[in-house]
Amino acid sequence: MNTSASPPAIGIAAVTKRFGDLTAVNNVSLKINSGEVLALLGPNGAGKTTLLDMVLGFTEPSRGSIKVFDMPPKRAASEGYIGAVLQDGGLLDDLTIGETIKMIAACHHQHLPVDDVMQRAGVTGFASRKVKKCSGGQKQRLRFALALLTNPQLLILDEPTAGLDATARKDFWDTMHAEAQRGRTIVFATHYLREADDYADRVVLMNQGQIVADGSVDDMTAGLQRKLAAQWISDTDPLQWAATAGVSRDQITYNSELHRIQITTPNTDRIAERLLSAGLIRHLTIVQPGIEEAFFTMTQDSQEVAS
Ligand SMILES: Nc1ncnc2c1ncn2[C@@H]1O[C@H](COP(=O)(O)OP(=O)(O)OP(=O)(O)O)[C@@H](O)[C@H]1O
Repeated sequence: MNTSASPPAIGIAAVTKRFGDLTAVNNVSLKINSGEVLALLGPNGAGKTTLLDMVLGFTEPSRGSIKVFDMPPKRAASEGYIGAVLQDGGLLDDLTIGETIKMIAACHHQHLPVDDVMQRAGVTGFASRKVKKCSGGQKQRLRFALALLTNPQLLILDEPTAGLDATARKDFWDTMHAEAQRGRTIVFATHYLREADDYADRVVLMNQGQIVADGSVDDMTAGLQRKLAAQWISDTDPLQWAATAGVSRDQITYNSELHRIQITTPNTDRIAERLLSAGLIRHLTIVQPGIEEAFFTMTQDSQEVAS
């Protein structure tokens, strides 16, 4: 029994994973504490699934080490410390939801009461429905129920809401939020940046196999400049005006058909005041950059490679 401070839920030390010549995860170190809700973001091919597969013990690092609650991942998984909701985890079509949960429960020495799990995952109302007749959201809830069976301290979710509609996504996250409040550690990979913003305490952004940002959404957006957008209502050329106002060409874009300007600047208030007092614009909005801007700024190199 460990009597010192509890070990991190996940300790990843200098981990590299190669597939032949391709380095999918490149020298990643990351400590995730118990009780954290962490979102793993990154463009396609960034290495998120490869990293999570190693945490789950499905594959081994080429270099470096991973511990889950101070244990090798395979042991932590076999002892019921980890529950996983994977996007395409196989389900048996001809079983009902209830039969599936009972069958998997029978494979574990110890598990939570099946009725309790069904209620927490929100599947009680359609427990007698065959899997093949379930919607995508209902199947994801079933996968979530299976992940909860061993009462795991760590939940790993790889794109758990991919393909679900907005209502099903919200329902899923409401349920997950309740689990986070029970003190479970939750690590999820997602392409829905709003989910990271809404549900994670900490965001880790991967790009080309490496971690390029790690912190809260506020940390990530703090250094980004605000944007001012407005309709240009004057005969003056906006680009000429910009030169006289100290706004450089790469800070301003002008759509001459829609008469819309957009200016990215640290001095939005001062520039807005000048534009308004000179009667040059109307319909002014000032946009605080959010997680989308942080994502695109920090992964720009791979977006350019991809495009
Ligand atoms: N089993 C494998 N064999 C060879 N290459 C692989 C294998 N698994 C992943 N890769 C490659 O490793 C890189 C990282 O893939 P990974 O699936 O981890 O990215 P991801 O961030 O999860 O992407 P996505 O958002 O598209 O799911 C990609 O270039 C991928 O093609």
